[in-house]
Amino acid sequence: MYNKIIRCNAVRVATSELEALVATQGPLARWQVTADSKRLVRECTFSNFEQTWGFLTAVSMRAHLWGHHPTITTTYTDVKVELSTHDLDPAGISDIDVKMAKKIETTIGQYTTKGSLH
Ligand SMILES: C[C@H](O)[C@H](O)[C@H]1CNC2=NC(N)=NC(=O)C2=N1
Repeated sequence: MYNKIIRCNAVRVATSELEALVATQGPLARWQVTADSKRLVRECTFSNFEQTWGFLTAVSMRAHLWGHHPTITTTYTDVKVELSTHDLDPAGISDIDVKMAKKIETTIGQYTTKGSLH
């Protein structure tokens, strides 16, 4: 059994903190918060199919390890990642989503991209 090293009581992230995170100089500057504040979203295009699936495999392993699973949509080299915590009531963006988004952003940097779509 993998270690859910991250599973803990999810804490909702305040809107002001989210705004700082996705601001131009923020650690998640290339991420967006949906209008309903329920999801963190990142789009990216990789340089080829192999880089795309290297990234997706790395993210899937991290999600499995942490017990926190993004919604991922991909077409060829385009990838859209969405993070939300359904353990919150109502569902929304938690500290776990922020931690996972930062890890995903680092992972993107480990693969060659054609620049993010945002
Ligand atoms: C019991 C299980 O660990 C929880 O339901 C986890 C599973 N993976 C999850 N993934 C995401 N994205 N959000 C969650 O709230 C969540 N909860």
